[in-house]
Amino acid sequence: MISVEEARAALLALVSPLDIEQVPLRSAAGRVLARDVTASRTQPPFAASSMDGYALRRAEVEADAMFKVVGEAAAGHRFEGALRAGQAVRIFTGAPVPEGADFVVIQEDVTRRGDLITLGHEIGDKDNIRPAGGDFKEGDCVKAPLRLRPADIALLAAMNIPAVPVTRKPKVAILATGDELVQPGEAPGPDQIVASNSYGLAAMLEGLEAEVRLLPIARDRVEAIKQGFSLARGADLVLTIGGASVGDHDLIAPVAAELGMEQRFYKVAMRPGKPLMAGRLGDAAMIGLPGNPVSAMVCGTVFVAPLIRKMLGLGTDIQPMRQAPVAMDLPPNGPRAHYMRANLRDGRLYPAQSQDSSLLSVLATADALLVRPVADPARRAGDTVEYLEI
Ligand SMILES: Nc1nc2c(c(=O)[nH]1)N[C@H]1C(S)=C(S)[C@@H](COP(=O)(O)OP(=O)(O)OC[C@H]3O[C@@H](n4cnc5c(N)ncnc54)[C@H](O)[C@@H]3O)O[C@H]1N2
Ligand code: MOO
Repeated sequence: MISVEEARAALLALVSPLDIEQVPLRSAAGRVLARDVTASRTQPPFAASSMDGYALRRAEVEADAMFKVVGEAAAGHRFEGALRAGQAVRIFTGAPVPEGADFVVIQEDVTRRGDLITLGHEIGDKDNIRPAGGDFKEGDCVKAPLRLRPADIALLAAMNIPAVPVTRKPKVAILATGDELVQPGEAPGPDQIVASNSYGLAAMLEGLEAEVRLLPIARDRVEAIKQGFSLARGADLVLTIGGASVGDHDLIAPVAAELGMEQRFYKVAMRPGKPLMAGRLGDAAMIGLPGNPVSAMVCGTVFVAPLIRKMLGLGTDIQPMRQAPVAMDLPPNGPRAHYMRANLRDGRLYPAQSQDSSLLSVLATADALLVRPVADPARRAGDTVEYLEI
């Protein structure tokens, strides 16, 4: 058995960042920017008023000063001409500040009669002008790699970038195996259950912007599993679920070997998730996940998610471990790292009562995996432990 860290390193070595494609900005949210992009304009392109009011000269601002209104500047319509002494231009938010003006008095601080305005007594120092290039300048960069959030999309739009280079979505095929499984919505026989972790993993990986194909369930027969693998062709990553252990019906390893899989490891010193296997199968990376629903989901978080990140060019940083005091005493941990389902309440970690790897109801209500290293000594309530957010 290898350690979690060794397994993760071996897994990451199986994949490289994928190629780059150009997508319209409207399809770019959530995708990973693959190359730096450069603003092709300056924003704002001119000094602009940030308020509705009157543009004039700062040097002339004093209580009760009067100005003649000589024209108007609105957003999209500049005032042509230059402002002279004693003059003001009616101005609106977003409009270019007229030549000769360097101050905008908000309309609330002005009394207007016909063409004349009189300033009030409480005009501060703020000029209410946004300088040209105050947001960004032509040539400024949005740096890659970057998972594009809505605010990034808005910034790129403002930079007049209609399409962006992003990393192609990793194609993932998920093959659930087992005679006992039916799809959600089907009627299970008396000895059957409903496939669940395949759906959970698909949701997890789609959340990371992978393109997931959920293949039909393969029965526990060599031919059916071979057919499942053939349906996975074209994927960058093939995930099998179940059939990974040592039972007579656990066929994934022998079938994958027969199909030419180059196995890199089998079995990891972790709980849940021990019978994890990985290797290369043709052009694809392959991971054989254990069938127990929580085991498969925990392996998804600890191993598959970082792999997807690497394929997307996001680097191999893993989610940082956080620290919190544990709320109760814990016995010493054994020879496998334990990823315990837990809840963080009032800054303390409460491990779930049962840590059985079949309990999805426990996983679904957990918000943390309390990580106990191999051979971690007994812990007392209040001791600091490490955890991952889930
Ligand atoms: N003698 C031993 N038995 C087992 C060992 C061992 O070391 N020696 N390891 C145990 C551990 S740990 C795990 S984890 C499981 C892994 O088993 P498999 O990967 O072979 O998975 P299956 O036997 O096919 O299924 C296990 C369990 O999970 C259910 N399952 C499977 N697929 C799904 C799915 N897509 N959705 C929902 N549930 C699924 C399946 O019905 C079983 O209940 O092996 C232990 N045994
Ligand atoms: O490793 Mo198994 O995944 O403990 O249930």
